[in-house]
Amino acid sequence: MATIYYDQDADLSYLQGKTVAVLGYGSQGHAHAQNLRDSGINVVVGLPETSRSRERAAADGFEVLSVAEAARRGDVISMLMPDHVQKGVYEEYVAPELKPGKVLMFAHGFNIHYGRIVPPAEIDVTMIAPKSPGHVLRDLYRQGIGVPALIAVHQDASGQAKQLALAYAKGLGCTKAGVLETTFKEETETDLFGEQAVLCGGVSHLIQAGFETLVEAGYQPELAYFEVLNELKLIVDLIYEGGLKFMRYSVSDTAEYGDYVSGPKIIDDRVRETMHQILQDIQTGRFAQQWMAENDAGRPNFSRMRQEAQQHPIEEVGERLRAMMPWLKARQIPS
Ligand SMILES: NC(=O)C1=CN([C@@H]2O[C@H](COP(=O)(O)OP(=O)(O)OC[C@H]3O[C@@H](n4cnc5c(N)ncnc54)[C@H](OP(=O)(O)O)[C@@H]3O)[C@@H](O)[C@H]2O)C=CC1
Ligand SMILES: CC[C@](O)(C(C)=O)C(=O)O
Repeated sequence: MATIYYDQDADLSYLQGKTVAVLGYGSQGHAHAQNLRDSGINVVVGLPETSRSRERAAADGFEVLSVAEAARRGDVISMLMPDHVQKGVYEEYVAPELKPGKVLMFAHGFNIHYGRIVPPAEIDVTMIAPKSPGHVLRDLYRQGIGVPALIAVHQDASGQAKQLALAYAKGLGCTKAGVLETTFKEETETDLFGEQAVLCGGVSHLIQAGFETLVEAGYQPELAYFEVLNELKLIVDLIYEGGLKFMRYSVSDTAEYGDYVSGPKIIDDRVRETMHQILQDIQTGRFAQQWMAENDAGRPNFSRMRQEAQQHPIEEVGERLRAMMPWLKARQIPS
């Protein structure tokens, strides 16, 4: 059985009188900074002088420092910039500020697990990895609801690393939903697998393939959007609230029968074999190597694929249809 911590297992006082330096103010950074502050914790934000996020963090009321100054001020230093820049930021600005008593925190184990960052033994190294996009972490905190997270301790120099990380998780609101104990290795490998095979890669390509199949067969694109994308959210809400069992109870028997007979044809042995292959590439470090090489080369493939994906017809149809649903918050990609 997994060890899972809840509100009663975490004590915010471990963070009292301490400063958390949130380095990066993107998806996770803005949510950590704001949730921790709303939980009564002292937060400063560290960003490069040229960062586009500086204005937003300052407008949100944070003291915005250089990365080095924030790392100097922080008792807890939270590495919330993109994974591919963390090694460089760590070596140039963070490592020189590490002293016994400091805590280096991560929201994902990539750089520690793959040996890209090797912190000195005399500091604590921990992780609270919310199992949620940062914008949802913030939204649900504001609603008094939490998202689950994973906790891992890589180094416990102080003897208090886990308690302090649990306090951080409580400050984020995650102990409301459950904080599961793991290792950097398990978090990194399962997170990469989940986002590639299911949550991002699997789902987005399933949606696009379903949309393309209907449109190529002559059906209206708007109808295809409602069918395979909009309704997916409503179906996933049922799964989230009551499991697959409740979704199958709520849909028609016709849909449930179709689920059982056609689902295995979509997710067939070849797809399962591909999933194993994807997992292997993660476990061996092949994917990590490939992704870092792509960054070192200036992201030629990533940029091309991002542009192609943004031009998929489902995006244009979706934008028009969502504009007619005023209750949807406008989630715009910052320019
Ligand atoms: N996205 C998510 O929801 C999740 C992310 N994680 C993990 O959280 C960490 C942060 O990811 P995420 O929030 O997606 O990151 P983002 O891409 O959203 O973070 C971008 C932020 O980092 C800043 N930044 C860029 N370069 C630097 C730098 N050199 N030094 C300091 N700040 C910099 C950006 O500034 P500017 O505006 O100038 O570009 C921006 O504020 C990663 O380890 C990720 O794996 C874990 C769980 C979920
Ligand atoms: C599913 C993507 C994710 O792993 C996440 C939001 O948890 C990420 O790294 O962004």
